[in-house]
Amino acid sequence: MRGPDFRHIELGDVASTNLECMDRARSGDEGNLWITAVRQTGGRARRGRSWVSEPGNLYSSLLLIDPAPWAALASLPLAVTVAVEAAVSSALPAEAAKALRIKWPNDLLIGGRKTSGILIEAEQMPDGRRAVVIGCGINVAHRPEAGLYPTTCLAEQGSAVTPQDLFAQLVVTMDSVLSLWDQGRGVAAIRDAWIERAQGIGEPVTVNLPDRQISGLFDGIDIEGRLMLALPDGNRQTIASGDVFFS
Ligand SMILES: O=C(O)CCCC[C@@H]1SC[C@@H]2NC(=O)N[C@@H]21
Repeated sequence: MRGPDFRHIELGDVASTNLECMDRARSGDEGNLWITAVRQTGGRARRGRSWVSEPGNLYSSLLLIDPAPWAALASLPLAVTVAVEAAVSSALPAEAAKALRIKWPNDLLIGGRKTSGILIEAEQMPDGRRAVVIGCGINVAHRPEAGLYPTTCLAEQGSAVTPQDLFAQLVVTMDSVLSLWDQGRGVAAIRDAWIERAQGIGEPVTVNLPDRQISGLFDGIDIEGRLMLALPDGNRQTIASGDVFFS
């Protein structure tokens, strides 16, 4: 594995690789630790949902301690998504790679079907350190129904990659994209890379917020990764979190 400072622990069954990382942070782990698992029994997804995690797909989490000043962490999800996109892209045949897109905020779609998800969790430790866990699930062999969106997996797209080989690639792309991100100082380049690979910029979009639905044209993202929506009345709304649907 590249990245001299990274350690890797491979587990069999766990509740959640994100939880494993956070537990180790609470016990004083110094970070730069990858944890992968064959199966998760309590895989976590965004917005309190669960992530079905049977053997055959990739379940990985990276624990970082104090990776950047707190305010700079807002742009970390953009960097992580660009890194996961690069790893997945490298594992796909050319046609499928062409159809690979980032869906705001940090899902990957192939032909409009979700193939991976990212869950970043952060916690302040009692000793003042900030633990950040970057969790990434990639559908390699199976495509569990995720409820909200249609799904696909890399095998269905003609890829023979294994979770282990994909993980090795992810370690490399994460290392290089985090270097480019540079604790938030490289966010402009990261945002450009994100936008270049994004689904549906300039297209009509509906966003489900906790209390309402809002529709408009997807007008890109700001420097912190918030979705910008051009509303029919000419105003612009900035959205930090929600579920996006393209019409
Ligand atoms: O799309 C989402 O809502 C995010 C899904 C994130 C799933 C990954 S699998 C590895 C890591 N451990 C977890 O419990 N969740 C993340």
